[in-house]
Amino acid sequence: MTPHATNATSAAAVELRAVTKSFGRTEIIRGVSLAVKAGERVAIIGPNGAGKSTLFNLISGRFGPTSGDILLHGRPIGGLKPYEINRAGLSRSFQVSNLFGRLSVFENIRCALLWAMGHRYEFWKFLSNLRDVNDRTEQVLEQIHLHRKRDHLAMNLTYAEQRALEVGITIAGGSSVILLDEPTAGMSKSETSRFVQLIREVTEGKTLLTVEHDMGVVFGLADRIAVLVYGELLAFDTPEAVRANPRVQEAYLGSVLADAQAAEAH
Ligand SMILES: Nc1ncnc2c1ncn2[C@@H]1O[C@H](COP(=O)(O)OP(=O)(O)OP(=O)(O)O)[C@@H](O)[C@H]1O
Repeated sequence: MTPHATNATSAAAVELRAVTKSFGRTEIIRGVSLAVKAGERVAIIGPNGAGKSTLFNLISGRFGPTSGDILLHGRPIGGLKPYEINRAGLSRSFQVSNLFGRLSVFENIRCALLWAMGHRYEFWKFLSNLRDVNDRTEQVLEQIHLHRKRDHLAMNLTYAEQRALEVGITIAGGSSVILLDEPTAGMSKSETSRFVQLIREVTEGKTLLTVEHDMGVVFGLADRIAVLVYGELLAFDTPEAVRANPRVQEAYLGSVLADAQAAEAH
């Protein structure tokens, strides 16, 4: 039995224990503890500058924590490099600008797969697995509904298709924990609702963490919502409980929902 197996939260896919992060003298993340269960969809919300991206950067290894522990399936990952965390089973979406614009849709997914698989195979074994890679690439293209555009250059896709390709690249390697950073940013309402459905499908059975500003997406997608305010976790609960939480209403959600309702009314 591993030391973590005795811990009550050992089943967590991602766990933060009293994590802090300071830039210079400023503490941006201030003692965040939370455990995301395997298979759960969690949205991180909060006002601008609350530390949501910083938290994502800590979990995906772009930054190391100043103190505290970060665990992936019970294994400490705080301070590991992003590619090491990726190989431990966590994949984070990259921005559209990180797509290979002059490669086809097919090649973009295939590159992501080759990279993800490269470490597991000797080169000679790896060559004999190219057929598997192509098959898996086709499978991912079907999942993100871009199989009909497989030969198009990534740069010629619509914005929403580029974001779908980015999601395909993120899930291609088969990571069990997926981090999506503002997946629907910049999309129209109809594109957003189709995209939420796509996210649902491709993350089925996986653990999803997302930073999202669109409350429609958050409340429609998340099993639990983490509310971050000034670097502290104000709440981590079901959408219903978060919506009803007076502290969350006061600190954040009241104004956001009022803005959303005002926008709807126009
Ligand atoms: N590398 C860095 N060096 C110094 N300060 C940073 C760094 N990264 C983030 N910060 C600061 O940390 C605070 C939190 O930023 P962060 O981007 O994590 O917030 P956020 O909740 O994602 O905001 P937004 O919703 O606007 O994207 C901000 O005050 C920001 O200026």
